[in-house]
Amino acid sequence: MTDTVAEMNQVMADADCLVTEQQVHTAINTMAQEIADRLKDSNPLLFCVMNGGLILTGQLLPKLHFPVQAEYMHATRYRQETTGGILEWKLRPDADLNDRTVLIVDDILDEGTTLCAIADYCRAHGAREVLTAVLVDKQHDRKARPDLKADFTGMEVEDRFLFGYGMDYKGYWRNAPGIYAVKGL
Ligand SMILES: O=P(O)(O)OC[C@H]1O[C@H](OP(=O)(O)OP(=O)(O)O)[C@H](O)[C@@H]1O
Ligand code: HPA
Repeated sequence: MTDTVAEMNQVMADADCLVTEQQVHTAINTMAQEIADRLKDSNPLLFCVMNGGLILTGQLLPKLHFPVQAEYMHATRYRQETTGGILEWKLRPDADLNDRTVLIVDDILDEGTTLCAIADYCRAHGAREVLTAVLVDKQHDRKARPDLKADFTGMEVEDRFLFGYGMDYKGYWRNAPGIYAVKGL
């Protein structure tokens, strides 16, 4: 356990800070305004995608000054790895999606496999409209679908393995107050 703490402290010490906390706050404020402009009269059903979506959702929700029904779901495919595998549903949406406007909130659009699967699931279960919001869109050409974009994106970030603001490295540092890239990855 002590070894793990030492390793994780070293990961942070060696990491590159790509986006500061202040820059993240600015991006979240902009996202909140864009979401409000689009959804304020839509009675949206918002889903936090656990675990990574936790911080963005927590910071976004109080900035949405209109009625929002908030729920969560959990789908995962990276586990403790830095490359994605098969998507596993840990908790499917519980709420009735029929004829609803759904907003999916997650930390990162990387290859997009996770968001595509969740959006497809919501549509298949009757959602009228499915929108997506991510703090980070990682820039590379490995997207699950060509030109895949979220409806609301906080920022575009280079193709490194990231942690902070919900994103984890081996389960750690979701709490890092900024967006960091692991040394060498
Ligand atoms: O665009 P993709 O390549 O599909 O990757 C993005 C997904 O990967 C991460 O989740 P992860 O599988 O690590 O689960 P977790 O949030 O529970 O750690 C992240 O929170 C996104 O949900
Ligand atoms: O770069 C990443 N960091 C953390 N979690 C992730 N899930 C997909 N890509 C990433």
